[in-house]
Amino acid sequence: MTDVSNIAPRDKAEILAQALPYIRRFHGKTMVIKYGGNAMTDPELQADFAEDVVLLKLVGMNPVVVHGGGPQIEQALNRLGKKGEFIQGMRVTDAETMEVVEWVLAGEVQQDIVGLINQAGGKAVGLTGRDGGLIRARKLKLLDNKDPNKEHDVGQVGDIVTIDPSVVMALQDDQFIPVISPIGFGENNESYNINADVVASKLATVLSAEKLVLLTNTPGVLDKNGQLLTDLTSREIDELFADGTISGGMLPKISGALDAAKAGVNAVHIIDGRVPHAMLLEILTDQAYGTMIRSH
Ligand SMILES: Nc1ncnc2c1ncn2[C@@H]1O[C@H](COP(=O)(O)OP(=O)(O)O)[C@@H](O)[C@H]1O
Ligand SMILES: CC(=O)N[C@@H](CCC(=O)OP(=O)(O)O)C(=O)O
Repeated sequence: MTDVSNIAPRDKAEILAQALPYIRRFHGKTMVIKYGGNAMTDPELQADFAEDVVLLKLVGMNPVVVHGGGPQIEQALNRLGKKGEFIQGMRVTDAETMEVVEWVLAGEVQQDIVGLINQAGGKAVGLTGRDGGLIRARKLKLLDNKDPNKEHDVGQVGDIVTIDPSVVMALQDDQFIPVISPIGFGENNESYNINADVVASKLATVLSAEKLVLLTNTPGVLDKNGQLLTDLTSREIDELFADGTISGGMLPKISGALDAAKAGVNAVHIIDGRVPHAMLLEILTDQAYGTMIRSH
């Protein structure tokens, strides 16, 4: 926990009082939070994140966590002498990689987050897309972003067919905090590896969430000169895609964020998860952080 003993009592009181309108406005509302693999490598930040989630729950909001784990999967693959390959931000997933993905995401990362939230005084429950029939998927047909006649075979990467949120709703109504691994299941019960940003975005839409907050390892979306873009419209996003300013993991993040904004999620933000308590600052203060994605 960060030391705040040197902040004047008056300033502390002011900050706390500022949160009141937000607590009132967001009472009972669902907040989908994507906790990115790159933003969760520091133990102190992890503990701060868990505290923030618990605080949101205790003041009456419904936080739903979707976690990533790209760097953690990469480490596990390296230990097996394998190296990850990505096409348009999607990990090429052969059968062996799928096993590693399931084991790292559902077995390690998810359970670490559940443990931290519980330690901070919350009641977290870990789920994969298999639990309660949450995420049905099929093999993703990934079209080349320059030549639409070309298709990439990315193996067991999933395209979401449906999300049945009933298990998430039952848990959140019952004081639990769902922590979801981005793994889907297909018609023959096969597993699919799904980008966590895509799952978070779709889930936010299906749950009619008030906010979707994507925590990552950059200050937000950056322009060609590395300057933060605080606000992005659909047209501006098209331009950034076209001129190659957006690449790698930022591609599915922005596409998903834009889909969620267009589908009616009130506020969609990409923020810097390396800033302590970034999520609380975003939700409970009037300061703007990172990049806000607009629907038009
Ligand atoms: N225009 C851009 N602005 C910011 N980051 C970008 C941009 N284009 C590509 N990126 C890359 O996207 C990364 C974030 O995506 P990703 O690695 O998938 O993070 P996470 O694990 O948080 O989902 C950044 O670290 C950066 O390397
Ligand atoms: C298909 C695909 O790329 N799946 C991702 C799932 C984890 C993820 O999305 O993690 P981050 O949010 O940390 O990037 C992967 O295998 O890395």
